[in-house]
Amino acid sequence: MSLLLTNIKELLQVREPGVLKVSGDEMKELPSLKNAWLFIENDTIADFGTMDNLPELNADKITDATGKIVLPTWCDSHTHIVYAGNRELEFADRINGLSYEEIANRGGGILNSAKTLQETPEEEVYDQSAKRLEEVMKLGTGAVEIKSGYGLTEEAELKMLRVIKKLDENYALPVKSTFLGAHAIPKEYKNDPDGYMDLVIDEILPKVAELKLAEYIDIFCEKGYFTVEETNRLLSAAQKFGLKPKIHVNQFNAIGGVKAGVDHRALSVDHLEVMQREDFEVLKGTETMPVALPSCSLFLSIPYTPAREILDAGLPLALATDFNPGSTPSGNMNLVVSLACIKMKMTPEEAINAATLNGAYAMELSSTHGSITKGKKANFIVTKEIPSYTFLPYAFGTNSIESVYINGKVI
Ligand SMILES: N=CN[C@@H](CCC(=O)O)C(=O)O
Ligand SMILES: [Zn+2]
Repeated sequence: MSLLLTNIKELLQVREPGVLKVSGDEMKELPSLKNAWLFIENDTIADFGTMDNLPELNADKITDATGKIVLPTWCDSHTHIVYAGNRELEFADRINGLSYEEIANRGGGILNSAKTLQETPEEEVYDQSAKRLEEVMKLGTGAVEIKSGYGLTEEAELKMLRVIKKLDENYALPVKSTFLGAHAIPKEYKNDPDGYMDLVIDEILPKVAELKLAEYIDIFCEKGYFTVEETNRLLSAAQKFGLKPKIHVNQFNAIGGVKAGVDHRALSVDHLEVMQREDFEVLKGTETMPVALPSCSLFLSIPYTPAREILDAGLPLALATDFNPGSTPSGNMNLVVSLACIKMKMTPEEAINAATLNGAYAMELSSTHGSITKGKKANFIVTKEIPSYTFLPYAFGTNSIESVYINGKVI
């Protein structure tokens, strides 16, 4: 099956193979072709060019894209899409003045979601999560990472990871799996955090590895959750099983988690709302991708990741949703891109680079996803007729997407 899109107003993020991420000033450039065509064979980008050089192609289907922009699908490298129930009552509590921390200290927060997940049958967790995954695919997401971390017992963590695996098997987009057993300390271990770390490291982690249920390891390195020492211990143990770190750091406090991640060659360090000078220095010259989650900042009214300082330091940056029931009940990457421009002062070019190619890098997918490149998967968004690509972040809250293609097929 082959498909030819013609008269594309602008084809964005056009790259040669081998560009796996962009950093610093490189992010200001968003290579594109105006008045372009794109040729898809089966699930792969076969070729592209400008209309003045359209070769004779034998396409099964031709789609005219006059007035429309085509860009790679969003690569959302940080989500907690697998969960059960919601936390809208905590939302109301926060409106009435309680902080995220106060709610967590009262047994709400992550522990609230863990209780619900433990009590919900696996099929039901799958159905609820699949619905969310379908929703974000329609919003343009074509690759996603999903974490466990609302189980907090061996049984419930494995249940979450099986659901993630099943989503990967049943949907055309790649779904990367991360083990986040160290997301919060369950109340039974309130006075024995070492005991919980022993359970995670000695019991659950080996099972996760044996069953090949995760590729990555995560921990919430934060005051009141897990220390830098615990982070180092977990990441070292996970390394023995070949699980690379993608970790939650610097959301509320900078306690040294960025260095712990970099020391363990983390694929990404995520959140970074609070950054200290040494965190920038530690990241320079490494392969670790900083990841910002602006819709979490919006929802919790916490600072936004200092994107300008990160980019001006020559570092790369990826954008992701953090879709979860507590701090970000939204998986809309279009909103993330808008917020990055409006609140973090990223240019549209920088934000689109961060939400496509760099997002793919933060899931080790950038050799197959994240750009319009010959040989990559045919995962792309066709917009409605819009004046320019800047209109995408500018018209925040407007759905500018007409169709989404995953592996060459409209979803
Ligand atoms: N910060 C840690 N974990 C999630 C929120 C978890 C929750 O509140 O349920 C996050 O990335 O924001
Ligand atoms: Zn998160």
